[in-house]
Amino acid sequence: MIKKEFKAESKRLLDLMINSIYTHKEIFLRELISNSSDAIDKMYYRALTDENITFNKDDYYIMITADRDNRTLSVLDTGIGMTKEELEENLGVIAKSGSFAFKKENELKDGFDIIGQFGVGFYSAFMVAESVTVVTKALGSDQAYKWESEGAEGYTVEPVEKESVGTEIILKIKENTEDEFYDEFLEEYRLGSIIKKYSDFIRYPIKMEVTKRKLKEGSKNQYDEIKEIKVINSMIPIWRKNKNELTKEDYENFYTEKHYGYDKPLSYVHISADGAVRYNAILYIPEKMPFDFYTKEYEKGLELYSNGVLIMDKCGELVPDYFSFVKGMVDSEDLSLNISRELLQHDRQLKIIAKRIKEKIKSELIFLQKEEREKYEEFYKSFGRQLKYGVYTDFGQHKETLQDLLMFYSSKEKKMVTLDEYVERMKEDQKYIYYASGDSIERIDKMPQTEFLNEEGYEILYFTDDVDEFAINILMNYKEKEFKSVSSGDLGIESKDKEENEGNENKEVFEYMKELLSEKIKDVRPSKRLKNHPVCLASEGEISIEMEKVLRAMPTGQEVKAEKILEINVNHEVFKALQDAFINDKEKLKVYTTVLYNQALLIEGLPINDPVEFTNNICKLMS
Ligand SMILES: Nc1ncnc2c1ncn2[C@@H]1O[C@H](COP(=O)(O)OP(=O)(O)OP(=O)(O)O)[C@@H](O)[C@H]1O
Repeated sequence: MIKKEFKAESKRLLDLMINSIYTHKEIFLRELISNSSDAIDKMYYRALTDENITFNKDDYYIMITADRDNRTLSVLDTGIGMTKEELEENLGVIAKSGSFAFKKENELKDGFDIIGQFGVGFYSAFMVAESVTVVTKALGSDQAYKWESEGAEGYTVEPVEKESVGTEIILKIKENTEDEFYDEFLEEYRLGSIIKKYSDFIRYPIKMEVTKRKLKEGSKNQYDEIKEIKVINSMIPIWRKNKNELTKEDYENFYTEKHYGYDKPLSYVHISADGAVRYNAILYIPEKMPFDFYTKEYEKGLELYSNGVLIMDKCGELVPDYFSFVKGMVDSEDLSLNISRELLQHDRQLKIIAKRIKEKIKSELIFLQKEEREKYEEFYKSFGRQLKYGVYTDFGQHKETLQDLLMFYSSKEKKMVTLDEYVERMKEDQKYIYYASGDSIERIDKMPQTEFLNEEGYEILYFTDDVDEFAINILMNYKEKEFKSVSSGDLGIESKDKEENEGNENKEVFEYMKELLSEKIKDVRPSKRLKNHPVCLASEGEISIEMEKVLRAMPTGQEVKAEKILEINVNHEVFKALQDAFINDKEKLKVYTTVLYNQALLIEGLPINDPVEFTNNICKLMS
């Protein structure tokens, strides 16, 4: 027997193949099973085109057998097999794909899932095997052949006995090393899970002998171990089934089986696209937030399949960051895969699919918001924040997509409302969308700044998330209505003459108070918005008081300050005391001013500069 040598470059190529293409050793099994599936597909095609051949589906399967004692793992199929020439061409020439050629020759398109295209997958067996033996008998041939190789050194081919048509690949699994545990590829449980993971939707049964425990007859706690042949894969992927045949339970079961989450999905979308790019997708909107959702560890992405074979666990490119909560899968036969089948080139098809998925998720969310509000609110509790971050990031690029999905608590409705609903019921003369920021609904309810607007019947949106004001700042307006904080200097509502006159009359008092607080505030003014409270803070300019608080709380502790205005309720008893002190006792006015200023800070939830002085002042006033 003559040992034939690989050409020098081939040797290097093979070495490269074995050691650098794939990041996970376990995918060798995916590659071998895919080859077997291709071989059966070819048989099926022959049967379609040659009336002398019958294709009885039950006769076609893939069998995986592990022999721990001899350290062998065998992948057997009842596919089309290989002639001696094909063996030499396909397995002796790296990057020669018989499957690709077959597909081209026969101009196979729809209905055939031939997976092989690069002519390299087979060699991945050498990642886990010290030698590989292929025994094969081609359809229509009397003679079977055995191909054997230990890797880069070369291979041998010789005739052997084999009864039936098909191929068996036998791997002699490597011994364990310090770093690598190869025994796992001989373990029934591990093999089963690799098959499930990558090859669950191969169209032909993948059989394996499994051990089952069964209660011994007459015993309550003693078991017999029984071996039986089991089909490991589910074969028909749910996403290829007709939507009308599937029930809600089917989709929910798939969600659980695939470990997309421990909860039940809130909603799902099934896409079967037959346009420029053909693909199927099942997308889920989860009900609950995964525990690690807002951590660095959380990885977004959908499972990506090519012809039913898993290519990627989490393909991040398929979902935008702001929809990172979406779970599910995409299967397409039109993707340009790269050679390792693990990574994709940033291809056009993927971009088209991603765009479509984005639109589908949005329309599903809008549907929930309109038709199933309770569900949407549930969703929004978990992921609303993510949407608001989405508005804010990338310089507001995605605000058009996201603005209709936003919701805020409403002072009038006492529940979450959309911006559209707010704008729809705005008063005729209302220029702005009013909002109030605070830690909680309860706190905002008590904010003095909201008194006037509430009394005048204006609706206020409550911003209780850190990100709210930042997002709104980027959004700027909704349906041409600008956003306005209840604390902003000018609320855009026609002022009342009486108050303005009173303001002018008392100009001197305010000037004096402003002087006293000159470092801390920009102005002291009579308030148009206070009804029952004596005092509050308002702000002017880009930075609001709430933003100042958020920025202050950041680890970098940014010292950004809002331009604050101290507003005094001139109709309040306290103001009389101020007027009185201005005329009779300037020292007292000083104490009053600092106390009122500190009170305004406390109402806003801002720290006061000198708490000791504050309490001393209160005591002074009491005694
Ligand atoms: N079990 C098998 N039965 C019949 N032919 C096979 C079998 N395994 C491999 N072959 C032949 O060997 C060729 C090379 O296989 P290999 O896995 O290296 O590449 P491929 O499957 O064509 O492409 P890819 O690298 O994309 O997997 C196949 O195209 C096929 O013609």
